[in-house]
Amino acid sequence: MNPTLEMQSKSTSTNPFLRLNYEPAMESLGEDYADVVAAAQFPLHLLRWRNDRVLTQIGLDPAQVSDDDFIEAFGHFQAVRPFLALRYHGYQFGEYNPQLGDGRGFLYGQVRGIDGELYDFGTKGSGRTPYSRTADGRLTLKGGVREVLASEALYRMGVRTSRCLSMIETGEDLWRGDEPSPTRSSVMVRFSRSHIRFGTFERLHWHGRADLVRKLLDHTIAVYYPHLWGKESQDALFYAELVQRVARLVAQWMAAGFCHAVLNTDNMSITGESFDYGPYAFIPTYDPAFTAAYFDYSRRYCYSNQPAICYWNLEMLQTPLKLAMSGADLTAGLEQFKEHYRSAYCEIMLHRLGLETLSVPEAEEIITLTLQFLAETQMGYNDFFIKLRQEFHANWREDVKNIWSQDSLKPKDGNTLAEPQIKILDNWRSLYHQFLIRLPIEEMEAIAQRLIQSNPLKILLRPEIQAIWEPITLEDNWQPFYDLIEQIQAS
Ligand SMILES: Nc1ncnc2c1ncn2[C@@H]1O[C@H](COP(=O)(O)OP(=O)(O)OP(=O)(O)O)[C@@H](O)[C@H]1O
Ligand SMILES: [Mg+2]
Repeated sequence: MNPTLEMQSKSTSTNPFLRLNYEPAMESLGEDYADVVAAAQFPLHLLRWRNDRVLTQIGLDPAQVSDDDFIEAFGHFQAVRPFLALRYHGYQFGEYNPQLGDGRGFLYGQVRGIDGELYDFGTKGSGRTPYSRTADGRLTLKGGVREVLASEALYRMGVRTSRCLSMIETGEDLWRGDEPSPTRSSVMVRFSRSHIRFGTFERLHWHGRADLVRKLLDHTIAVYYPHLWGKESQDALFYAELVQRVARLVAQWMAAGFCHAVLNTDNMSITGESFDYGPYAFIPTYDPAFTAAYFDYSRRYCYSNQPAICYWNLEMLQTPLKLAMSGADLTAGLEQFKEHYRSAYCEIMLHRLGLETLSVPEAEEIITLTLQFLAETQMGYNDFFIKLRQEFHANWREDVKNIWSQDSLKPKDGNTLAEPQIKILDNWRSLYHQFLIRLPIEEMEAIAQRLIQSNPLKILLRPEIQAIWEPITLEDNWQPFYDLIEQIQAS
């Protein structure tokens, strides 16, 4: 790949971002997967968010990185490597779309984390590319704010997710159908375990390039599944592990009460990581039909459809992979999805209930009762787990009557519980008590700790986002935004 951009010489810069050891992993694949692009020039650069926690993950000391360093690298886009707009297609709402690709972003560079994994710095809102079609290549400020918040909230909840490294306001007026316009602009840098999407493979199948599928598959396994590299059945093992990772990811969303909203195959990472937070929402109450995107008329991506959609996406991925590997291995890999999902979901939900080491049927019994109660009462989905965290006491083990104080659990309307709801709760209580008495008293502290770990006190519901967005739009006051992130991370 012949970079035409002028690069900053690493040795002359004092900017830590320009001195990182960028690995040309994607570049090394050659010219068939990406286009070299230039970044837009913006009229303004205001650093609105820097993620110091991500800095430490790549071995940088936040104290040694100035705001100007962020702006130089991720606002003015001082280059170290060529910027690559990655090519991809994808199934969007079930329809194949061959007109996709990074239309408002590019791969800035790839760096090794201190954990030994390779991470992407991928931009969003950095200008037009050959894949922008008629759109402006930009990201709204609200879009940037929402993605920062989603990724921090999911990260705190233990979801395998990308994070935002930086978000810079860029001073342009944007026009959008779903925001009062003109609306403010931003550019974001995402820190993720690869931007290779299911749709990256789908595009190669569309062009009939079995050779390029093979090459990308080798790359994916060597870089992102290195423990499988060189094994005789590495392709089969790779797909089986991807299925397992995706099943676990969707179980994490479901347990967290997260509705991604746009599970197109171009938004599915080949590393089984969650990313691209557009019209997402956390469910306010337990409602299987909850749909986050207003334009999702058929409710294709509603909360409870997410496991089936992830399965379908994995199935669609078989088409390009079949150009390089055995169809029987793909079928066998996907067959494990349901079982992986079931056990991951049980494990994570049990943790949210403070428990561990129950058999899957036992776990399902208490989880079913929990969901029944939440469906019947429509109390806040995450509020239930927060209340459990706050109320759990070692004396619950002594007597079933100690479990839940009198009116700690209220239905959505604030009234006291109705007869059928009390009945479900009583069943829940006695089952929970049965589990507790099986455990030694010392285990009660471990339960309390699990409840703290799995049930953060701050949940990112839509009113929370609205509440920080108003001060930003009305008086350019960013303090509530920073406070909210602080609360998310600390709770
Ligand atoms: N404002 C825009 N300008 C140019 N292209 C856009 C714009 N918004 C979306 N696109 C393109 O439309 C397609 C679908 O967009 P989608 O919102 O899923 O991705 P994205 O949010 O831009 O990027 P990512 O998936 O990395 O988060 C992508 O090809 C994307 O690049
Ligand atoms: Mg996307």
